[in-house]
Amino acid sequence: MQIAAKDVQVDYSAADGTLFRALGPVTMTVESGTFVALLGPSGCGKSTLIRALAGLEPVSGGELRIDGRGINGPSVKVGVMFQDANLMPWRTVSQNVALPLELRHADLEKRAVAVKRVLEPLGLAEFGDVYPGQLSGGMAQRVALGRVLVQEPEVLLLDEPFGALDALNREKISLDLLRIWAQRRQTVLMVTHDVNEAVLLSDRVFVMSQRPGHIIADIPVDLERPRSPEMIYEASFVAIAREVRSAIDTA
Ligand SMILES: Nc1ncnc2c1ncn2[C@@H]1O[C@H](COP(=O)(O)OP(=O)(O)OP(=O)(O)O)[C@@H](O)[C@H]1O
Repeated sequence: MQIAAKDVQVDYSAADGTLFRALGPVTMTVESGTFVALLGPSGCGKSTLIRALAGLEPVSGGELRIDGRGINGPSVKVGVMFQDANLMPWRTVSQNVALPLELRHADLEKRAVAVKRVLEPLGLAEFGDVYPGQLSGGMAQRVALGRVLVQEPEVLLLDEPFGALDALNREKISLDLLRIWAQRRQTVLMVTHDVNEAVLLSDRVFVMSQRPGHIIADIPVDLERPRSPEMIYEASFVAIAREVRSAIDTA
């Protein structure tokens, strides 16, 4: 499913009634089945764009389309994940992951199969009966990712999903995400502040300007897949990362 934005703007009204432009105009296309990273200065509107694509925020101008259709609200085809895992502490890992299916009234057997299929590749197979309070931050984010993947979305909107994790955990979970993505080839738009993470994971990197953000650079990442962490030392990787950094410097 392709993601497309044309001249998209989002305005908020300030307390004094004046309009405050948080985003745009943004024009971009994320082709079906590709992985795109989105970087930009703090407050430039990255989360606003993610929320609008997720159907959680109306746009004030322009057009957003997913798979050629306008966005009227959240869709099961579009999974969204934020920096905070937001798990329900009174539900086990399996019950947290199963929640979207429960809300759709999927039958119990289907739920169990779907949850198992998601827990395994996330390294959570042994943790189904554990409660969130017993999980590390990295494990909690894995559960949150599982809760998104269990709906088998065709689009993944990831807003700094690993931003609060330490470097080692962050690398591990992002490589697991890459492996999962390689099998299902969802269309991914992922916000990150980490240039190496952006280049390691994605097919293209979009860089946004200061608020109100628009896309100032669209940098292709022509590195072979599967990717491995050692690639960050290769000359071709370093050159792309440098290009991304210099785009950020001009933002
Ligand atoms: N609901 C809201 N009402 C008013 N202003 C908002 C609202 N949400 C965000 N903003 C403002 O809109 C601008 C863009 O915010 P947004 O969170 O999209 O930026 P961001 O690029 O994701 O930032 P960061 O990298 O720090 O997470 C900011 O100035 C923010 O303060």
